[in-house]
Amino acid sequence: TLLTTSGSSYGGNSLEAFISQEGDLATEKMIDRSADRYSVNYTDPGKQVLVMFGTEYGCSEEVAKKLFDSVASLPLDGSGARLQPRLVNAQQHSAVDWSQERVLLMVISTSGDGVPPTDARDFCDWLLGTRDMEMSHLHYSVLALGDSNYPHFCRTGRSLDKRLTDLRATQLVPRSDVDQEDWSVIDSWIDAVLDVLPAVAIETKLDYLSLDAVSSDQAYHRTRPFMATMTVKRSLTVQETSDDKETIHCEFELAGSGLTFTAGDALGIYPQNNPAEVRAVLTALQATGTELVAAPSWVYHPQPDGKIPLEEALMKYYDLKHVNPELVKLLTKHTSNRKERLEGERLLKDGLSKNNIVLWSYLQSNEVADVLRNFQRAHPPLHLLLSKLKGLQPRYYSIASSPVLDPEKASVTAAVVRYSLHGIPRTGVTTTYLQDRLQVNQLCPVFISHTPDFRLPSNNNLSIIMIGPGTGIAPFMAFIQERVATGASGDNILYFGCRHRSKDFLYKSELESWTKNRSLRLRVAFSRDQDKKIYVQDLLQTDAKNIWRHLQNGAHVYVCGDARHMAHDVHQALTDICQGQGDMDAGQARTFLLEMEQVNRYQKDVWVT
Ligand SMILES: Cc1cc2nc3c(=O)[nH]c(=O)nc-3n(C[C@H](O)[C@H](O)[C@H](O)COP(=O)(O)O)c2cc1C
Repeated sequence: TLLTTSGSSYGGNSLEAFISQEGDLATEKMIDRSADRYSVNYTDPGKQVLVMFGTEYGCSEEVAKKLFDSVASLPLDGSGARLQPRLVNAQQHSAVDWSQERVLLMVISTSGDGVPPTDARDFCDWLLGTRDMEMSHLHYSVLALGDSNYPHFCRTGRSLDKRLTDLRATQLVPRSDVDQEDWSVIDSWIDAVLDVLPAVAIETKLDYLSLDAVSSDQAYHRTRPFMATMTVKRSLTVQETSDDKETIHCEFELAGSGLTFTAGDALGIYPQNNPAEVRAVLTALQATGTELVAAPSWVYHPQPDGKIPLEEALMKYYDLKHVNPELVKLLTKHTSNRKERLEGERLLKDGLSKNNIVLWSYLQSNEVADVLRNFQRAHPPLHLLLSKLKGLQPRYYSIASSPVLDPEKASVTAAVVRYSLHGIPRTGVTTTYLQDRLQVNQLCPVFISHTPDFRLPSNNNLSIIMIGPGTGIAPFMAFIQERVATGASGDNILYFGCRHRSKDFLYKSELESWTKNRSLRLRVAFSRDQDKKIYVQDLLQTDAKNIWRHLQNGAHVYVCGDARHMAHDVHQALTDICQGQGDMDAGQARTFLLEMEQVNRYQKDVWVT
């Protein structure tokens, strides 16, 4: 077996051997990982392998790049012809001539409420929907990324896998479902693929596809963000104690970007880390920050020329919050201190997978600087250490302004995250970047993330019921603005929730002025202003009769915010309303709401925090 990481093959026999195994071929041998090495056009004949990814947040792309590097460095016996992987975003699928492809390695996530990533929708529609298709010449395997906290776990990868089997393609290795970026599962799948790939009969041929031509897109998007000016920043909350919420409203200028959006879309923002947290990492590394390092493969355009100072790399490109288990393994291997080594061995005793509860609870209660401090006598080569850090991903915020009012302005609503860990004050990355570090009139890399499943009804006569406590209100600010601007005659009904009327009633004056001129029916649950806690779902129950009447008249229902508790409780309240008011049993209520979802009358923009 060729190991991409050692964790996947660790059986528990020799902990020492496991820890001392060299990991990731590509990173450890310092192969060039600059981003443009992935858009290859082959001038020599070779055995071609299509690595395709579909991503919303960038993780599938990172995995696909790792897979690409592993396939590219796979030694083949005999013939001498190497494997030539090509990396294609599912967005560019129409450039692919499927009759010419022999091996497809697909890495794809599931997004929204169980739908494909936006850029991969076309591809999924094409593959799942095209009739009279046949893929019996194709060998394939699917790696499905997802999160089991969502009801439709890995749905996209699962349905593509099934479809490819139905199309008579041959499965190289079984699909793996990855829960929350569990790299031990990812690496096991890559190992399994690499194990079988050399034996697959792939004929050697010359390239037919010019990827440069396909990727010459100059528009701004996730990997080529637009540098937007932050024009406005204001607080939406009153803080009297440190327990009180701190929520801000920020506006970004999109003029000159060519970016367009629709109410319901999100703004992707690339943050920078907190300099104090970067300094903590540098101190733990005994580094000055001026050391020159290669930019990682996932940097967005424009990419730096050559090497960059370590401090800049840590500030812009590495996630200093979430610890990769591989980092613990590397530090254990390189420490010169017995106590640290024993502690590392204790953590790694049951391997790197999520089943190793001792390791995962350690990872969840420590950030990168903490782990480096715990292993201060470990000094692995810097490039190796950086290869074990995760990439800093952009964060997505529902746009809180309508393009009908101003197409060149995108507003966002952000709840600022501050907490303490091991007695040290910490900050949420993007929200404190916006609040503490990015000043008005400064530039910030942004792009639009389209969410076609969260849209106003095209018929302006229909009523809309919006349920969005906390920052879940953001897209509804855009919805209401737009409905008012376009003179929609249907009712706009908003269920908002916060703790206190006097402290965190977000957009109070805007909401109250709409209410005054009868553009909005506002219902607010102040959870902590009275002894008994009241939430949006309680107000829905109180208004059952009215809600049912609107549902009967074709109203659209929107839910935005916390997926785990709020969206679940709201769904239960709606189910109860159907049963209580519509005289349905539980099964009928379920079917009724499912049918509403299917015809896009019940839409959710929810996330797990
Ligand atoms: C808003 C949101 C919605 C999501 N919906 C689902 C879902 O319905 N099913 C699922 O399995 N995972 C879901 N996920 C988890 C992602 O699939 C997971 O984080 C994955 O690693 C992202 O990969 P990507 O960065 O390549 O898009 C969701 C994540 C977010 C942020």
